[in-house]
Amino acid sequence: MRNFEYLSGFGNEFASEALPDTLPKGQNTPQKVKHGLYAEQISGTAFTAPRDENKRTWCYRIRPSVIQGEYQQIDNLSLRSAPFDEVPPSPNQMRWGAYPFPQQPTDFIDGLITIGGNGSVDSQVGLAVHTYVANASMTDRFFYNSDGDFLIVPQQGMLLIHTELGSMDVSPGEICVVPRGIRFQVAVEGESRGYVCENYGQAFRLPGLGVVGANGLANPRDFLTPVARYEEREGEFRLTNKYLGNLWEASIPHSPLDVVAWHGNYVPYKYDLQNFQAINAVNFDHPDPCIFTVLTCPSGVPGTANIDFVVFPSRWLVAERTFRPPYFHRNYMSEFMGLIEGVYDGKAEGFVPGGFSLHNRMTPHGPDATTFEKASNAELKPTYLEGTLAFMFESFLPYRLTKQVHESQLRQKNYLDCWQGIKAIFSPEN
Ligand SMILES: O=C(O)Cc1cc(O)ccc1O
Ligand SMILES: [Fe+2]
Repeated sequence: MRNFEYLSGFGNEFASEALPDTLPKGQNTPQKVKHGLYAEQISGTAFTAPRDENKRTWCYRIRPSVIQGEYQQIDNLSLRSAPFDEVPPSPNQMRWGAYPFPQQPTDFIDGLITIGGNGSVDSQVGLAVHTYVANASMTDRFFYNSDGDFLIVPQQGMLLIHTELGSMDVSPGEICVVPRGIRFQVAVEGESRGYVCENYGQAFRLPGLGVVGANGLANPRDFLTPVARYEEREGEFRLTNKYLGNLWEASIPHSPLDVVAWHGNYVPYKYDLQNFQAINAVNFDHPDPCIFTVLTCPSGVPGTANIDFVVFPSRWLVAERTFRPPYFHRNYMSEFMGLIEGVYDGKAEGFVPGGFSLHNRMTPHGPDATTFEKASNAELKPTYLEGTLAFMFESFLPYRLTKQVHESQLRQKNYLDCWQGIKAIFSPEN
């Protein structure tokens, strides 16, 4: 089941065939497609989007997607969407422990718990952040999202993500993106937890590198897109759709993962965060966290992201005469953070793998008292930050929480205490 084949590259025009010579030559819609397949286009942008932005994929499938029952609305369970108006938006610094695994069999979709978000699904701006806790595979159920792309960040347990365009194995330390509209199914191997950033806005892309040059950070060749892989399976299956904030379900008498060949640039992909080439200060001072941007998605305001996906990987710290952990700050951008493994260099304790924190626009935060004390007095020899992987979903819009997560017992009510021991050490004489 593991180690599927992949095509390498970010944003490429790919072509993939599970049966050789299936794709039509020199055209997309021949009168008859080889092997009796049906041609179907999935567009991820307006037809008239500029060429750089334009995304679509041509699928050659056993049945066209229209063969399905009528959608009926189903329970949203713990899934919520923008606008987030269940509780008043809070400027407080907040942090939570990790959600526990469910007692009952729960698949990836039922296991989604929305933490919060911003913007609007209708206007296609902003994002939602979810955590998932799952212990059961989707077998007779398929899902697609009309509202946004899913950026999935596993924290525990490998996910097998079977999409219309092929299958991906995504382990903790890797991430994947399933664009809106692409149908998929998630299989788990036991208790699985992680984070999902649902991007309502424009597609994720690699950040510009400017003076860094042609290479560095996340390199395009390390992004992997699955190859075509189909199943011909009939049965009584469910097709779940997230549509303008609600879940709907239709019966479907066959597996929609029946694409024998496809070509295009509207594709799922995965990326191993180990391949991220961190660039950092090698003389002095702590650079701003944007040096760790893996993927970004623009808001329309120049240089101001709807979402920046940023990782803080294992790395050497070598800066001299420098307070090395994150500085104290109040930011324009709002910061949701999660931890995949280890300890984050800004927080000595309390920020746990699977947990998350939120610091909204202009809310002060930074190193806790223990970290400040330690790092202010540390010997500044080269130090390797080992076994750590934190990340941030940074957004130009502040995050609004869901009621469930705002009121959760997992919220650390004493989070602010981590800074209260910071003493005034001012002395006009020194
Ligand atoms: O820990 C944080 O708050 C994230 C963060 C990290 C950093 O290195 C600098 C600024 C910043 O917001
Ligand atoms: Fe911050």
